[in-house]
Amino acid sequence: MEDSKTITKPKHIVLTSHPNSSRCNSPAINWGESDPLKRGPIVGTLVNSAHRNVIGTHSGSYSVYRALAVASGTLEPNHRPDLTNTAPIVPIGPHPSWTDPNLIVSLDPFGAMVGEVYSDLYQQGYDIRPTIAITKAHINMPELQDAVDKKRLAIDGKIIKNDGSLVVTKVAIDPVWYLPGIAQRLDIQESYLRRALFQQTGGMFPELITRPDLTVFLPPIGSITVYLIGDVAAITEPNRLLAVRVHDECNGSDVFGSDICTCRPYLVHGLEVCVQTAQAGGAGVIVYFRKEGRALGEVTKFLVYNARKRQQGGDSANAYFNRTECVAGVQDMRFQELMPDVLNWLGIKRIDRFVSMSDMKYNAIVESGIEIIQRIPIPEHLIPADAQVEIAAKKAAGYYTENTTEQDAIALAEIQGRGLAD
Ligand SMILES: Nc1nc2c(ncn2[C@@H]2O[C@H](COP(=O)(O)OP(=O)(O)OP(=O)(O)O)[C@@H](O)[C@H]2O)c(=O)[nH]1
Ligand SMILES: [Zn+2]
Repeated sequence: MEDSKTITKPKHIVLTSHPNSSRCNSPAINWGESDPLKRGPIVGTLVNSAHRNVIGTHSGSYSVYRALAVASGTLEPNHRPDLTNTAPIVPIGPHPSWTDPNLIVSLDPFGAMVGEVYSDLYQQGYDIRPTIAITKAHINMPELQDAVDKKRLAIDGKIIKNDGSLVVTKVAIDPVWYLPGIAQRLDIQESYLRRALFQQTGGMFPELITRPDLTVFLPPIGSITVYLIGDVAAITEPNRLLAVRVHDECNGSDVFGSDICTCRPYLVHGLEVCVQTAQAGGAGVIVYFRKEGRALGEVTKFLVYNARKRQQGGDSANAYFNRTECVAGVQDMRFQELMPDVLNWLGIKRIDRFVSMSDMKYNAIVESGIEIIQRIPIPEHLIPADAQVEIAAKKAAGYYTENTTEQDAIALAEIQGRGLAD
């Protein structure tokens, strides 16, 4: 570990709760402006408080680890990133959707191109950081290998390599919230939104209350990852097919293969549909949100699993959502209303194959002006035995299904999961 004595220690604390007009030299933000210079850069720097034009700082939830690194003396608080060679591997946008101040409100459309469009300001000393990064990778998943072995997917040397790995373009997106737009999307007053954000974070960001002039907030929440399969240009070309799966994090299933839900099997099915669509000349998009446990968190989710499996009569489909509500007070906190921003950022106007049964996702996307042609449910054979409870409860709650036979309350109660002792 670096000697903490070599790190510069700040001598006094600069409060950010009120503007210091004599020193303030921050660029204005005009959300929705098509010219990035007129729109203005997002400056969440902690190096020069006079340059700041947002509430909060960069890197989402990782800003807290940065604080630990500074506190422990391993990170110089004045470190300014060296962005040499970090530019996007492929360009995305600009698209017409970028200039509608109400269509994209939870990310910075120019977040990947700050090095290009704000280079002069960067040279002048403004600490302007990308909130979006675009790179390439080969991914290997056993289910995709199996699909190749069983000839459901073909090796083409371009999208699927000879060793069965999948070539993807991947995009990481940190949240950037335009507060007036977020309030409008959720149909609440901006002042209520600011007050709740301030109070419910234990007063973490006083500027939410004291600085109505600051309209952009960098919230300390999880990011979004997008996996693009096939030709990126095909995503916006009207005569080429597009497949999309929007997926919310479920670490237990996505990474560790837990069989209580359908998350990983549906995610992989989404990838398979994306590859097939890309190989037919279109493109595929997987959007992965860090909204673990329906944005209630994994602790809540595991508490719910116990409550489900210990309830009288066992884990049953008729009580599935109710158990979550008992623990969390709500069934869901994902706010799918904000989700379509990323699809609009990609310039998507039409989704030919939407790999999801969620009515909340479907409604949010369609309401944002994107057409959905076909909805693709998870194939029956991919549903793990213990996840029958989840899928039956979702269908009863209005999730999309091709099976039109309705389950009555008694039939739902009979769909049971494994006990905790098994
Ligand atoms: N709180 C809670 N969260 C759960 C439970 N089961 C699954 N989840 C979470 O629910 C979310 C499921 O997200 P998705 O896989 O995108 O699925 P979906 O929104 O139900 O809809 P589909 O697109 O049809 O799959 C993930 O964030 C899971 O972690 C549960 O019993 N309680
Ligand atoms: Zn899951």
